Amino acid sequence: LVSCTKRTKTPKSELAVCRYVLLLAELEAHQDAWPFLRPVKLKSVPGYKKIIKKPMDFFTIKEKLINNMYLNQENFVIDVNLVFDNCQKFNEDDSEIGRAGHRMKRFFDKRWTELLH
Ligand SMILES: Cn1cc(C(=O)NCCN)ccc1=O
Repeated sequence: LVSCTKRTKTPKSELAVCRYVLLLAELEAHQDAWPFLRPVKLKSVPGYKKIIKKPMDFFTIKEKLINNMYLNQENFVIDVNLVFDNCQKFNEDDSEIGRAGHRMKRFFDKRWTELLH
């Protein structure tokens, strides 16, 4: 991730990338992460493809991170929040996956704030 050539990005953004890598690892290790680790299988979840316009999951975010696609920190947070917004849209709050989504969002918001200071 940390490129050591002349083309190295400004130190600030390198620190930001390290923050994302750390946070993403924590999200993936969370016990409630299981619904969000991989893209939802559109063929086996009826209605998902129609209802959720922009699917997102932690593995896809990791891919984008590795391919340096998060040029500014907003895009990273936008994709993480997309995971939770999709979850709230498709699942009842009072469901296994719905509850897992709320717990993951609360965890992310807390850690994001802590890591910023
Ligand atoms: C996030 N999300 C995941 C699923 C799912 O079935 N994930 C596979 C778990 N093994 C279904 C709806 C949904 O919103």
